Amino acid sequence: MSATTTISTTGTITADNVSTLFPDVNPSLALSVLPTNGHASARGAAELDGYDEEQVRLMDEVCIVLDENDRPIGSASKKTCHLMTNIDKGLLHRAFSVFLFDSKKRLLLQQRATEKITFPDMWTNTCCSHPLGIPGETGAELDAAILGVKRAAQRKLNHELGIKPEQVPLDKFEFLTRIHYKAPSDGKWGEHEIDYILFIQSDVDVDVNLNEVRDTRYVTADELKQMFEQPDLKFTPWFKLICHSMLFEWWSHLGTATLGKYKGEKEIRRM
Ligand SMILES: C=C(C)CCOP(=O)(O)OP(=O)(O)O
Ligand SMILES: [Mg+2]
Repeated sequence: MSATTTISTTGTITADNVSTLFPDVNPSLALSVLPTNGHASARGAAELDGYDEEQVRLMDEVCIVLDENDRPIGSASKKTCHLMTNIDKGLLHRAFSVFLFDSKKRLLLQQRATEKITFPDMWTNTCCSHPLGIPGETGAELDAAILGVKRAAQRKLNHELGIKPEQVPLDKFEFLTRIHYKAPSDGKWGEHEIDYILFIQSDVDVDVNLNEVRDTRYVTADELKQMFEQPDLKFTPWFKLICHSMLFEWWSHLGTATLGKYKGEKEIRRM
């Protein structure tokens, strides 16, 4: 099942109680890619038995734990942040979603690799991931946070799709808005994120990392709408949310000054 669920913003998780509620959360932003808080690595953890070795290794990445207003209140491993047992108790982290268009205004889609632990084999936007607890990616105020996710986006476009950073310079990314959503993947794993939406228009050379990405495809808006009609294709819940709300409107303004009215939204959209 991959439907999204309604967000409740109860305001109960704060910097003061986060590590009491979640022993695996470090109440400071550890500037490290090593496992947080002295806890064991994801490697060898029973929950990750049977998954792809490289994807298990990446579960040790350090995500930024947030309160519901997108203020960083700690850090925790990617594994901790994506376990539904923690998500069901309100654990929330920061993420980004890149929509990369070529000069013909076609959107680059990816189909996630079968090896992915969450949402395998689903079609989605160009690239998604998380800014990490590493220097340059952990901004607290909105402007610094936006710069942090742009750096993370450049890093992951290279990791997942082999796109060279020079082809996606930081100043070409446009920040549109943030969406707060929650979605189970398969019962054990899921997402609960504040997701920064980034647009970029650039002609790039793609050289996919097959451990991350199974397939790619450039589509026009009409072609994407046709893909949604195909019953055999599955799409990630966040991509469906964005497509069914703002994507086609934003896309219609791509490359024109009128996109400006959608950029830099301060309010977090709860979806
Ligand atoms: C869902 C969003 C927006 C972020 C998670 O993306 P991924 O599941 O692709 O994260 P990585 O494995 O690439 O870090
Ligand atoms: Mg990804």
